[in-house]
Amino acid sequence: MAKPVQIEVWNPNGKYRVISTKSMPGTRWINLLIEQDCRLEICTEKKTILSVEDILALIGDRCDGVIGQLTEDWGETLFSALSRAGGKAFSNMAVGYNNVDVEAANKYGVAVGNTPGVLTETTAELAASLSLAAARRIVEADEFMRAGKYEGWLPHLFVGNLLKGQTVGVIGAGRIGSAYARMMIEGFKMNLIYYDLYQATRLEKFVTAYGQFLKASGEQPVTWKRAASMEEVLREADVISLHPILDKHVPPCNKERLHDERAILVNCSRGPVVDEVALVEHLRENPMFRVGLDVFEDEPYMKPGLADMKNAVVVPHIASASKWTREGLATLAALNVLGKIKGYSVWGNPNSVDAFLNGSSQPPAACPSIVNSKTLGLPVSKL
Ligand SMILES: NC(=O)c1ccc[n+]([C@@H]2O[C@H](COP(=O)([O-])OP(=O)(O)OC[C@H]3O[C@@H](n4cnc5c(N)ncnc54)[C@H](O)[C@@H]3O)[C@@H](O)[C@H]2O)c1
Ligand SMILES: O=C(O)[C@H](O)CO
Repeated sequence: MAKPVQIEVWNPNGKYRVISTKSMPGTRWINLLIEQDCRLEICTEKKTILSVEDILALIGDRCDGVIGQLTEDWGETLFSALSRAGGKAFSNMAVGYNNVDVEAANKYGVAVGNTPGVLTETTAELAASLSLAAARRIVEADEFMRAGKYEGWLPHLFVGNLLKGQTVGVIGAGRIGSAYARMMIEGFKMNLIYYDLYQATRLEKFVTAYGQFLKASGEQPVTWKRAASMEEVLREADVISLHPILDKHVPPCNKERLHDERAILVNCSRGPVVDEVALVEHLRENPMFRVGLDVFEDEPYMKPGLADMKNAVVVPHIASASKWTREGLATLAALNVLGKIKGYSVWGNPNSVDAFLNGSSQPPAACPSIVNSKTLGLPVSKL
């Protein structure tokens, strides 16, 4: 039998039993649930990653919906247990849902929510920060200062890369990839090369218009190019940022694809998009090649050798970690679950979720984003 897990209970007499596998930032999400007659149980176990057994124990015999985390393995076992307990709703507190077996959820008729839009700019800003940190060797220089090694200005000290006029490459030019591209183009006047399965028309139009503006101001215009392959981006760009979803069709940046000696590679998508063993070898052989990593292949671990690489900047999956965004993620995840429990329809445009995030008004009576809504035949909101 599964071991009981520690919980904190809100609104004990609520009609619907909703579980959150973690405490989440802010209180709005809690209030929204309890105002709508939910008994909310928040798991307070100290361990960071809950096992399937822990979550089974949380679900128990009766559960209407669960808010879960990207560190959890949501597959056949959990969806069948949730369905047996009467549950019809699950939401990740994340836009990426590669930890969720959506087919298993479909089989049990469980709606799967995610949280797009609210983290676009926050995540893009971290990718931009990592690009700058890597280009200008900020972490190395910071360590040098703290170690008391600075003896005075020197012509060769921590020389890095100028971004202006260079080419930024984006693989996966969706919400976050496009926001990042705009920051780098507008902020640093970089040219763009991107690869995506779909044409990023709005991004292309933005670069064209900005290029015309620069030209009219007597400056060198920026340009864009849609690449035919990921390899083309890796070959031609000076700074490459990875923003695709993680699925079996995304080829990893591996030994064959990593050949540039001086480029900068940033990964704020998911760890397995990069073959980390090949990356460590490439970093070792090419000291002028630099990376900025927010995510890792075997998270929370790094592959051997990565931590020793001076040409790597590494941070612990914090790309969406701004207060506004994390509170918004919690709100969207809670509203996905609440909306399904209450029988609401699904919001028509998951790219535009502001209406759910305004703390001073009631959110629309809809689920902000359900990824399997079509398969489950859920109605689309007319709001
Ligand atoms: N590090 C973090 O904290 C963090 C934060 C937010 C999102 N993410 C990750 O970023 C991903 C992207 O988020 P988003 O909101 O921009 O999603 P999105 O759906 O708007 O963008 C993803 C893009 O990837 C493209 N794509 C899909 N398969 C591809 C392939 N094989 N090759 C090239 N492009 C492909 C899609 O066409 C789409 O344009 C999420 O799925 C998540 O895994 C990470
Ligand atoms: O996919 C996501 O949303 C991130 O990885 C967590 O913010």
